[in-house]
Amino acid sequence: MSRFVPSNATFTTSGLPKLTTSTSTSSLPVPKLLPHKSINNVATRQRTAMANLNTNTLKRKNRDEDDDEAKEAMDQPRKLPAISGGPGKNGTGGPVRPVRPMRTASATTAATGTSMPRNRQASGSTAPMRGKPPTGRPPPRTRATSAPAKSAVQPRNAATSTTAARGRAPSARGGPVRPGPVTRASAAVNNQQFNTLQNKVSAIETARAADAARVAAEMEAERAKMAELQANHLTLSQELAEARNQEVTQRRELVNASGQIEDMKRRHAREIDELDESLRKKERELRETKEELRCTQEDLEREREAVTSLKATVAHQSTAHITLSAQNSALEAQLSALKSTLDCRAQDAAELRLQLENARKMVEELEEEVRDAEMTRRRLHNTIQELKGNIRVFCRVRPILPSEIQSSLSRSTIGGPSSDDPEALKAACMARMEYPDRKDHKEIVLSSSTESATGQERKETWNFSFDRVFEPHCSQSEVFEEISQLAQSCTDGYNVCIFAYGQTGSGKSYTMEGGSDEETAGMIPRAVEQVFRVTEQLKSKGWDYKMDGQFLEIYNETINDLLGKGEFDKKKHEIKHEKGSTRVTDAVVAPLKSPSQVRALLQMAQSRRTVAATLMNERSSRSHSVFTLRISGSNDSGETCEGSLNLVDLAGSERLNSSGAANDKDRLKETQNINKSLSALADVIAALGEKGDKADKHIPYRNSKLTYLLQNSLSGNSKTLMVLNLSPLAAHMGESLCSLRFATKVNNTTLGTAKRQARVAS
Ligand SMILES: Nc1ncnc2c1ncn2[C@@H]1O[C@H](COP(=O)(O)OP(=O)(O)OP(=O)(O)O)[C@@H](O)[C@H]1O
Repeated sequence: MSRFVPSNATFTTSGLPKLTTSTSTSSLPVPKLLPHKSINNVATRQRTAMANLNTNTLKRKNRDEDDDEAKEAMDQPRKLPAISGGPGKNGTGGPVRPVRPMRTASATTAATGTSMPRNRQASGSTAPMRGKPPTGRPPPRTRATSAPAKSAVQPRNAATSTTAARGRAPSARGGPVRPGPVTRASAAVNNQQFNTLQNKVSAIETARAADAARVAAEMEAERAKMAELQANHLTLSQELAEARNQEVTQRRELVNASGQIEDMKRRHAREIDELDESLRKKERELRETKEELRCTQEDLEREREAVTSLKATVAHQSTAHITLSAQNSALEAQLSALKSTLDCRAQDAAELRLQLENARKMVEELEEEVRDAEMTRRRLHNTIQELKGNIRVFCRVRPILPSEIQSSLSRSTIGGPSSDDPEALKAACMARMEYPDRKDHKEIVLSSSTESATGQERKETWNFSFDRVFEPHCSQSEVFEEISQLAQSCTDGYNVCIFAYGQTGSGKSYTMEGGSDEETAGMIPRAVEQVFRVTEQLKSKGWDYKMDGQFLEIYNETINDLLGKGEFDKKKHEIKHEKGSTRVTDAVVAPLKSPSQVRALLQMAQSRRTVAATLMNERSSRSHSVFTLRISGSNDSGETCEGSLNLVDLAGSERLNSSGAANDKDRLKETQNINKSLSALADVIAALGEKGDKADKHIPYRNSKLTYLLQNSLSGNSKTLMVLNLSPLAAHMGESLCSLRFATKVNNTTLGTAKRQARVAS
């Protein structure tokens, strides 16, 4: 085989790429990339070709061997070099040199000058020359039956003879051989044999030449096949290399593609994560959207219900609309009728306007008459007051208090009224007071029954008559109704003095100041409101008024300013009478703008009195309070008037022995001062009653701070009202009788004619 394989047949093991492991690579360029299958096919074809080549070679070798064996006896040593020197060194199967005719053994021997080797040696020497494959297989033995083999033995012997004939060959046993006669005969025989052999050799050579020519032709064919196979092999190798290169390229591309696939996988993983996140987000949004959808559906359902209800309403409204349309038509008909009526009425209105104009003129005339009538009313009012007397006395009996019923119950004795009958209990507590004048309410009758020493019941009755008697049930407004005319007099320019007289707890403060609400408001707030109301009304008649307020307290003959800020009983206030008006030094005179402001002032005064009361017990009961409202007005015609309203809450009038103050120095002083001032008041009233028309009659105003302060309001020029407050309790019967007797004395006093303090502009 080595004879047909070119020297570069090592292509299978050289220049293979590293990636190829199963086969060796070729350094030849790979024209195109073949798939593995193609590469395998190429390799398979290559292997098949090589196997065929080996098979042919082996066949041919066997045949050659046969031929060689056949010819071995003749020229075995010469044939082998011719065969072994086949292809050129470049392996491309160069031209086969023609087989040269083999030299004879004798010639060879002669040329070399050596003795002919033995057959075994010759065989041994030719074995490697035949190019046996290195399989270790023993070389083919010479067949004993073949003719050439027999011939081959003969030349060896002949050669031995030749050598001997030349006389140069040493003896086989090593000794020199001398020619003899026998030897010459045998030499002739040998020559003959030699010739015969030479002929045979010639024939053999001729046959051999023919065989060589045939073999050369076969060799040529084989070489052509070999070349073709080599060309195929080369092509296949190139294809294989190309395929491998393609494979390498593909593998690189595959590696790159794998990297790209890995990158894509990572990217896809990231994208999948993002998509998962996005999906979760979308799912969350979907849930929210579903929730919204559910809410929206609920809303929609509600809206549908609303729409249904609205549709029903609309249907109802449509019906109503139809009804209203019908009514509207009817009304339009009525309207047209009314329009015609309106036209008639317009004519009437024009006539009425004319009449109204006439009426307005009449009203103006009547208003003028009213103003004249007002002046007349004032004159008549004053006349009435004069006829009634300028000092008037009202008597007011307060109702029994629940607390007094309770205390009477606790004091009730055996045989007295039962607590189960409150009316009987109340009657038992109350003094017997009767009001016989049911028409004019001017009388009050007190009665009591006592047992005489003889056991007979002695009944006493005391009748009293005043300008007006108010029973316990009478309200504040009823009392004020009687007082209002008097209060109004101050707006007409009179000095008015209203004072409440009575024992402690008889209701003086309640009457003058009253409670905090509208119903229980006393005379002071009501009188102020009345004055404000009247002045407001008189504005339309051209009068403009200015009002000031002052609130004083007289305690132990000391004046305290209830509207001031100074400490009680410390500041010295002096009473000054100047030109018919009274002034107290350092006392606050507050301009009054509204009834509410007056109420606030009264509350402030009350709180100052309460603070002072903590220092001295029962101060409000033991002092006189004087609220003074001064009013000055003027009208468009220049007429002016000045008046004052004094509302006095006197201290308790109880007697010293009944007050229980005899043992208390302070209470004793209080009581003495109270009695002194009340006596001075009685004296002043009495003096005024006695005065009559006597101008020089002395009136003891200075005997007390109270009378001195009220001097201008207790003169004959003023209007005075005393409200006698009585306790309804039977226990206070004695004090009530004393107060009634004092009030009767005052009531019987005639102060003379009140004078109006008015000036007409000159
Ligand atoms: N007409 C009345 N209706 C209802 N309650 C009255 C009436 N008069 C007085 N009272 C109540 O009787 C109690 C005593 O009245 P009030 O304080 O006015 O007597 P007072 O004579 O002013 O006593 P003091 O001299 O101690 O000031 C108070 O609780 C008052 O509310």
